[in-house]
Amino acid sequence: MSATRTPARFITFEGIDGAGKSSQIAAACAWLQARDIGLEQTREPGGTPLGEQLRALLLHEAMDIETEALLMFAARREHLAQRIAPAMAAGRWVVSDRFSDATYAYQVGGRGLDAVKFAALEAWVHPGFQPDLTFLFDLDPAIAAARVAGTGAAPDRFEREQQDFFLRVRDAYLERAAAMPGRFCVIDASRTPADIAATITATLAGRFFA
Ligand SMILES: Nc1ncnc2c1ncn2[C@@H]1O[C@H](COP(=O)(O)OP(=O)(O)OP(=O)(O)O)[C@@H](O)[C@H]1O
Ligand SMILES: Cc1cn([C@H]2C[C@H](O)[C@@H](COP(=O)(O)O)O2)c(=O)[nH]c1=O
Repeated sequence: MSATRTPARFITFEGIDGAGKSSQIAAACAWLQARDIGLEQTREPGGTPLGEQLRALLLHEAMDIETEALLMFAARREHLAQRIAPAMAAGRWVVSDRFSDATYAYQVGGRGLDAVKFAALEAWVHPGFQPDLTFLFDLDPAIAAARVAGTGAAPDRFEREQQDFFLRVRDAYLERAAAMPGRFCVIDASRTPADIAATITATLAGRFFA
């Protein structure tokens, strides 16, 4: 079947910092583009000029937990309005490095934001809209921290968090995946990059191009 007849899809990549999702996104996008689909690769927080300005604040400025959650959703609203919705309306697929599952994992799980407030923001900002497929890179935080340290880059405000924070974030991600098993593909991110890439392409092929 021609991939151009497949409706536009929204695919997200999630996981704790250092789990390896960014390394896999380019390869997944290249694989999808070889199926002759129009595609946009983007990220959160970010993806628009305003969203990138909010990202700089979020990653580097200390702030109240609820301010942090509200700014994540403000950036997301802009991302949806300016980028995701127009692309999908034009038939283009969108692949995003993170979306609202990250707010559930980091702000609710990691920071202790009230889950009811998260649900209200999610229902306000994207009512009835969720990714078609989410790859969750699941990894022991100790291994992820070693990977982040190995990059040699200066850690941002989230990457400087301790292991117990990332244990809570990981648990929240797994809880969300268990609640929506049809949407999530949980990946054992301790495997080799080649093995992970093979799982991703097999999942994309089975889900959208069978
Ligand atoms: N499967 C893997 N095995 C070993 N090392 C890996 C693997 N995947 C990625 N790495 C390495 O781990 C580091 C972090 O990878 P990457 O930037 O892809 O993670 P990330 O999940 O996108 O993190 P962040 O959310 O902080 O950007 C990089 O140095 C990368 O080369
Ligand atoms: C969307 C979103 C992101 N975060 C955190 C998670 C990461 O630590 C950074 C983004 O950095 P990345 O290297 O590009 O993954 O932001 C968050 O806490 N809540 C969110 O909703």
